[in-house]
Amino acid sequence: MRHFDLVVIGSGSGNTILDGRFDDLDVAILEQGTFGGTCINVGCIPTKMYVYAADQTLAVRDAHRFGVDAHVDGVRWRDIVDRVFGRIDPISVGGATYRAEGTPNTTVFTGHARFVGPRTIETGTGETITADRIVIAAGSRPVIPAEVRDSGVRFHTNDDVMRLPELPEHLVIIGAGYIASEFAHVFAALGSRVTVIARSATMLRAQDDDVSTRFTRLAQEKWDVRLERTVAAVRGTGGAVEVELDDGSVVHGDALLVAAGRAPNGDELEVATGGIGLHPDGRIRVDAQQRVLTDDGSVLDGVFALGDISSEHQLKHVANHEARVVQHNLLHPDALRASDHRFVPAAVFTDPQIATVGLTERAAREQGLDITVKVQEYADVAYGWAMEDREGFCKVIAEKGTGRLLGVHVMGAQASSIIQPAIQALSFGLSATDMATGQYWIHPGLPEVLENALLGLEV
Ligand SMILES: Cc1cc2nc3c(=O)[nH]c(=O)nc-3n(C[C@H](O)[C@H](O)[C@H](O)COP(=O)(O)OP(=O)(O)OC[C@H]3O[C@@H](n4cnc5c(N)ncnc54)[C@H](O)[C@@H]3O)c2cc1C
Ligand SMILES: NC(=O)c1ccc[n+]([C@@H]2O[C@H](COP(=O)([O-])OP(=O)(O)OC[C@H]3O[C@@H](n4cnc5c(N)ncnc54)[C@H](O)[C@@H]3O)[C@@H](O)[C@H]2O)c1
Repeated sequence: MRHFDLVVIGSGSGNTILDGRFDDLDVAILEQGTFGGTCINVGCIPTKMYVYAADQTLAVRDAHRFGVDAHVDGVRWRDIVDRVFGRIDPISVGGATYRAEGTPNTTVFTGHARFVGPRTIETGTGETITADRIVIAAGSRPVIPAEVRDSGVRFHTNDDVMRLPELPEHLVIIGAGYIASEFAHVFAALGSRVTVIARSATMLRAQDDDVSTRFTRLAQEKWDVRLERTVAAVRGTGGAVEVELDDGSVVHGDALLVAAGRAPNGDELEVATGGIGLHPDGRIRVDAQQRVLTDDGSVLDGVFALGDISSEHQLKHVANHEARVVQHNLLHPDALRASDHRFVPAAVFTDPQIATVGLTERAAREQGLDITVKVQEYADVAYGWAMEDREGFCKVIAEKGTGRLLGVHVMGAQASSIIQPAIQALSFGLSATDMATGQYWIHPGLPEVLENALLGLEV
């Protein structure tokens, strides 16, 4: 049985760990799918390339409001697909080739890996290997509700919906979270009719209540949003899909997208056989240093996990951060670092964009904090006038008395950029007042919406 110094399972964030400092180790990297993982192949990167195309069509359709007459002559779906994957597919191929041929100390095993014992892995190629140290970075997969899975009806997930041969006439989406909101925007802006089936009373219900309520209202103006509905049955033949809801209504479409959350891959990796502990939701248990824990909470020496397979935050910037921590801890076993999950931001690249960091107002109140809240509309700052904005806002939550910043939520153009100074302020402990008054804010830049929200707090 071949033995390695280090095994990395998963070629997404795990692959980024292996730089020149590991050249003197005998390393194996195990991958069952497309090299490079979710973000580059079927996640963050291609979705945002579609979102950008979608945003362009909306800008053209909106131009008349600024005295510019323009219209969308057509959407070349095939060309959009080719632009995105013409750029992305070679990156994956390049990454795989580099690992197979450019790093002589690394062996790539292509197959479905699974633990067959402590530090012992069947690589899915017929070869079983052992290792001194293991990094588990095997990510997550789409959850497929039983009604869909058992129906036998053809459905799509983020894995393949971006490569549909044609733009669907009517896309039905099950789920109302991140993926549903981003793809609803993409397909609707490019010309599909979109129906969103949401179990809850709002879309994006984990967001601050103001965000989810206002976003849902806007979504209902653009898409057919069925709130508080569950799927009773799914039927379909050929290209037609019929989704029956719990109230007896039936939605007809020609493509079905499932966006009902993602499950960590620890089960399929049979990690329990490797002595690895799991949370009830299937995530691998890790400590602050990303060291894997057994079911009784003791550290499994030399075994680390990171990213979607172990994290509460299924976000690429979190997986990247954890990968850097694991990299450091592999290189410096006597000076371990901890991951910093204090203020994890996130953005939903839908229409309008949404970004969030820190506590929601509801969470702050549930914690019994004495808070002050300010909502600043884009429409009331100079750049918002230029944009004739009617929907954007920035909401800031701080602690009364101390001015401690607790949470910031932005819905509107460039929300993912507007929020960045707030992430910095939270991370470095800057109070809302210091943040507002201790620096210049470029006038009349859009971030003035954040400045004015901060200034408007009654600290
Ligand atoms: C549609 C979509 C859009 C997203 N957009 C964003 C975004 O805009 N911003 C953001 O921050 N996050 C986004 N995310 C989340 C982000 O993609 C993930 O959090 C991140 O990619 C997780 O990285 P990872 O390294 O943990 O897993 P992955 O990148 O998924 O890598 C895991 C790898 O392990 C392999 N693997 C799994 N099981 C096995 C096995 N048994 N044997 C061998 N190999 C195995 C998989 O094939 C995969 O290549 C998005 C996700 C999706 C689905
Ligand atoms: N921009 C980004 O950062 C980005 C984009 C896409 C995905 N992601 C990450 O990927 C994760 C997965 O995305 P997602 O949208 O699948 O998950 P999500 O958790 O955001 O939303 C899941 C949705 O599916 C619904 N749902 C769950 N089970 C269901 C069922 N059985 N039937 C019907 N509806 C059901 C939920 O109510 C919710 O509306 C996100 O949580 C996020 O962490 C991030």
